[in-house]
Order: sequence, then structure tokens, then C-alpha cells
Amino acid sequence: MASKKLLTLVFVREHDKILLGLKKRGFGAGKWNGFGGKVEPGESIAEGALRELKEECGLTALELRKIGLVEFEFENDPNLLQVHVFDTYNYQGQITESEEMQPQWYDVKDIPYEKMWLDDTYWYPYMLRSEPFKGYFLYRGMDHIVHHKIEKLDFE
Ligand SMILES: CSc1nc2ncnc(N)c2[nH]1
Repeated sequence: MASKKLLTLVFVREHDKILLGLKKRGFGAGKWNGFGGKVEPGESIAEGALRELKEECGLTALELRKIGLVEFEFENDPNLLQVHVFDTYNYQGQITESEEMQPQWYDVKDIPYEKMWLDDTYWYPYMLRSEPFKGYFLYRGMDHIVHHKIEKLDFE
């Protein structure tokens, strides 16, 4: 029976910069990524996004914008990961390294895609242009995309 796991991903933005975190342990360790994680029982997806952002880098988003949705499946694995992607330009707090993540600002021209998930190069351009999108990626192992699709959405 396939199961759907709800996850969040938040990108903190300045004009031409993006805050990424180097994952220090667990799934995706060693890769740069946005901030996020599992949505816990009893919290909304947005509440989960806010909680993970605060836990992982110390920032509180005062305004979260829904930017997209990315779904992942792995061959021979019944779990579907559904990642809800947000960005924020309006936040407060002190950027703080956590046990999970080492935060660092990047110029959007210098995003280290070679040290990130393969799928990022397909959908970051939509996210960076604030163009709502939906993507789907089927992985074989961790380093090979068998099939993908991506489309623009017209969110409200
Ligand atoms: C291959 S599965 C996957 N999980 C992810 N989490 C966050 N950002 C990604 N690009 C991810 N890809």
C-alpha cells in the first residue's frame, strides 16, 4: 500500500540571495538544501514549515508564500514524498547553525547544484522566479532520475 509522506521546504530570500543549509546528518546529509522536514500530526503544513525553519536555522518567517509542490518516488519503494515548497522575504531572528543544518547565504547565480539533490536543477528556476510549479520525480537509487515532469501552476 503506497503511503504519502508530507514534507516542507522553506527558502529564505533576499533580492538576489538565497539562504541554504548544509544537511549535517540523516536523509540527504552532505547536500545543500532549503529548510524543512516532516509535517507532524496535529499541525498544518504551513505550521510545520514555520516550525522546521525555526528549529533548523533560528529564523521566524512572518510571511510564507506557497511556491510549489514536488513529489518524489523511488523505484521499488511504495512511499511517495510530497514536498510543499515555500519562500519568505519577510522574516526575523538570528541565523543560527543547528544540529541538522549549517546555514549559508548564496547568490542565486552561485547555487551549488553539484552538491544538491539532482532534481533541484529542474525546479529551482521556477522557485527562484516565484513561478508556482508542480513537479514529479521518479528516482532509481539516490543519484539517477528515471522520469520527471514539471509544470507551471497558477496558484491564487
Ligand atoms: C530525491 S528525494 C528528495 N528529497 C528532497 N528534499 C529536498 N529537496 C530535494 N530536492 C529533495 N529530493
